[in-house]
This record gives sequence, C-alpha cells and structure tokens, in this order.
Amino acid sequence: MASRSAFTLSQVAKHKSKNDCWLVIDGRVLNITKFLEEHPGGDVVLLEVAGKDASKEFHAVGHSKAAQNLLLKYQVGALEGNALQEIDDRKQAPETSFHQTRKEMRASVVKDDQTQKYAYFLELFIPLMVAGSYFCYRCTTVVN
Ligand code: HEM
Repeated sequence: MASRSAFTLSQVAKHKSKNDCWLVIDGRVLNITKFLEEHPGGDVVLLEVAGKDASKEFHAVGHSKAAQNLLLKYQVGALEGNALQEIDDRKQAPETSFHQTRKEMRASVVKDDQTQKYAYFLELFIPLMVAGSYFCYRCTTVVN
C-alpha cells in the first residue's frame, strides 16, 4: 500500500547512500534501498541519481509496465506539491498483474480446449454421416 506522506526534495536528498537510498520518480518518493541489489540495470545507475528526481532517467530507459508497477511497491510518499492520482493497488500491484495474466492464460486454455472438442466432434460426425448416407444409398438401390 502506498503511503501518502509528503516530502521535500531536500528531505529526499538526505537518503543517498547504499544503505539508505531514496529517489523521486513522477512525483513519487521511493525508498529503493532493498531494490538496489535486484535492479536489472544494476545499482550504480540508481546510486548516481540517489536522493534526486530521477524521472527523466527512468523514462529515458523505456522501462516496461512491470518496472512501472514496481514503483508502487517502493513508494513511501509523494513529493510536496504533487497531487498524485489515487492509487488503486488492487489494479496495479504486480501480484494482481500476475493473477490477471494467469486468469487470461486459463481462459485461453479453456477456449482452445473447446475448439479442440468441436474438432473431434466433426472428425467423428462427418465420416459417420458419409458412411450412413452410403449405407442408405446401398439399401435403397439394391436390385434383387
Ligand atoms: C525504482 C525505480 C526503478 C525500477 C523499479 C526499475 C526497474 C527496472 C526493471 C524491472 C528493469 C528490467 C527491464 C524492464 O522491465 O524494463 C530495469 C532495467 C534497467 N533500468 Fe531500471 N528501474 C528503476 C530505476 C531506474 C533508473 C532511475 C535508471 C537510470 C538512472 C534505470 C536504468 C535501468 C537500465 C539502464 C536498465 C537496463 C535496461 C536494459 O538492459 O535493457 N532504472 N529497471
């Protein structure tokens, strides 16, 4: 759950070490201390912008939607004067995206399964119809 505390840039600037690393992205104040080691782009780039507004650098990389959702996980507040949109964690949290993806995957499996059943039905039904028609034809045209 994202916190709603407001911080000034000078407050954020106090947290710029490897053991206490904050930065600002899109008006969100993030404590990324625990994320430094996990960042796929490495900790060096993050420490270079530690304590600052890194929105430009973050967007310049073209981070994925998953990376953008991760911002919510590390948010500790907002930069003073920034009216952030109300965050619906249920909609945007990575866990939800995972469940959403699983739901979509399951739906497509079910859909594929139904298509397959329909194909099996046709495969069985069409030869039966042909055989039945041929049988009827033979019965009605047999000359004694
Ligand atoms: C808390 C903020 C950040 C998060 C959650 C984050 C997350 C990620 C993630 C998940 C990736 C993997 C690729 C992707 O999914 O887009 C990534 C890659 C990367 N990030 Fe970040 N990032 C953050 C901040 C930054 C900042 C501020 C910079 C630059 C100063 C940066 C530079 C990079 C670079 C250079 C890569 C590697 C891109 C590549 O190899 O293609 N990131 N980041």
